[in-house]
Amino acid sequence: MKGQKAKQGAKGTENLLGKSKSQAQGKFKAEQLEIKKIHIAGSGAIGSLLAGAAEKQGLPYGLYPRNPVFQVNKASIEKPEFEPAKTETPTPYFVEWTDGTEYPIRQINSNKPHLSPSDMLVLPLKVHHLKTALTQWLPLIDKRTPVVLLHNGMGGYEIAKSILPAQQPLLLATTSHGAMKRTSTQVIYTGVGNTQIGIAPHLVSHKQLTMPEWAKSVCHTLHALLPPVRYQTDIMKALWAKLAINVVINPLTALNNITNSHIAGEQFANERKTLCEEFAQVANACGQSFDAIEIEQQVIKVAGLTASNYSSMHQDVKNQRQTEIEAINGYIVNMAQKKGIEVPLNTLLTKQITARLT
Ligand SMILES: NC(=O)C1=CN([C@@H]2O[C@H](COP(=O)(O)OP(=O)(O)OC[C@H]3O[C@@H](n4cnc5c(N)ncnc54)[C@H](OP(=O)(O)O)[C@@H]3O)[C@@H](O)[C@H]2O)C=CC1
Ligand SMILES: CC(C)(CO)C(=O)C(=O)O
Repeated sequence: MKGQKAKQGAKGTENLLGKSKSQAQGKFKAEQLEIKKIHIAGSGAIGSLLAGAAEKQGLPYGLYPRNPVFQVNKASIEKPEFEPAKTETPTPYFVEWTDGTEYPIRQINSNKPHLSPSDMLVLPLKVHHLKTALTQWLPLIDKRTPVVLLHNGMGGYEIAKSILPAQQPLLLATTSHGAMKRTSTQVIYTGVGNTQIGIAPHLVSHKQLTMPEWAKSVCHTLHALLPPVRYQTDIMKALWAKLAINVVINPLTALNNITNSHIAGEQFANERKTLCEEFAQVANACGQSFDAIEIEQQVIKVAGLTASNYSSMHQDVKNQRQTEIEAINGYIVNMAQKKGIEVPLNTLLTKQITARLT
C-alpha cells in the first residue's frame, strides 16, 4: 500500500456522502451536508492535508497559494483582479495518507473564485498571515459563506472580527492532526488527531438551543474529510486549553532543539510548572477557569502522545521562518500586562524565540 497513488479527479459528492455516513456515525447526519466546495486559503501543511482529504473523498476543492492569485489594492477590493501565479505549480504534488496512499493535489492559480453560501472558506494559516489573507478573500465571498479559522495561538478571532462583516458565518477551530511538508512535492499526514470547532462567540445566541444549519454543514463536511471533528459550544475555552499546551511545549522544544517527549521529563519540571502557573493566572483573569496542576498533567499527556514530533515552533525556528510566538507566549505576556500580572518566564521565552530570528 505504501506509496500507492490514488486515482486523480473528484468523484462527486455521492462518494463523500457514502464515506461520511460511516465515518460520521453518531455525529452528523449525511443529509446535513450542503457544502458544495471547500476553498482552502494557503497551501501549507494543514491546508494541503485538507486538500488531500477532499481529493480522497471526492469533494470539490480549491487550494490557493499565498498572494499570487489576487493582488490587494483599492481596485481589487471593488472588483478583484486575478493575475497568473508567480509560484505556479503546473504538476500536482502529493499528500501521503497514514496508510501510505498518495493523493495528488493541485493549487489553483488562475481561476477566479466566487464563493456562494454553499461554499466554505477555510484559513489554515498562522495568525500573522490572517489579516492579509482575509483582506484578499473578503471581496470574493458572499456575506453568507461560512469562514473557518484554523490555527494555533490566539488573536485570529479579533483580526477576523475587524475585517469580516459582523454577521458573516464564522467558526473558530484548532486541530491536533499532524502534517508536514517533506519536500516541495510531498506533504505527509504525520499523526491522526482531532479538530475542535465552534461558532464565533459574537454569533452565538443564548436563546438558540440548536446549532444553525450553516454550522452543521461545515462541521459535517470537515468531519467527513478529516475526522473526528468535535463541536464545542464554548470554543474559546477549547482554544485557551490548546494555548496552554503550546505555551509550554513550543518554545521549550524550539529553544532546546528537542522533540516533544523531553518536555514530560524531570529536566523541564521547573519551567513546566512555572509556565502552567503563569498561564492559569492570566487565563483566569481573562474569565476562564483553569487549574495549573491539571494543565501540567495535560501538557505531560500531550508531550507523550506526540513524543516523536518536533513542534511547529521548533520547525519554524529550524527553517528560519516567522514563528507563532506572538500568538502563543506573546499573547500571555500581552494579556498579563493588561491585567497587571507578572509573567517573567513567558516574557523571557518570548524574547528568546524572537531573538532567534533576528
Ligand atoms: N502542521 C501541523 O502539524 C499543525 C499545525 N497547526 C497549526 O495550523 C496552522 C497552519 O499550520 P501549517 O499548515 O503547519 O503552517 P504552514 O506554514 O505550513 O502553512 C501556512 C501557509 O500559509 C501560506 N500563506 C501565508 N499567507 C498567505 C495568504 N495571504 N494567502 C494564502 N496563503 C498564505 C504560507 O505560504 P508560504 O508557503 O508562501 O509561506 C504557508 O504555505 C498554524 O497555526 C499551526 O500552528 C496545528 C497543529 C498541527
Ligand atoms: C500539540 C503540538 C505541541 C504538537 O507538536 C502542537 O500543536 C505544535 O507543535 O504546534
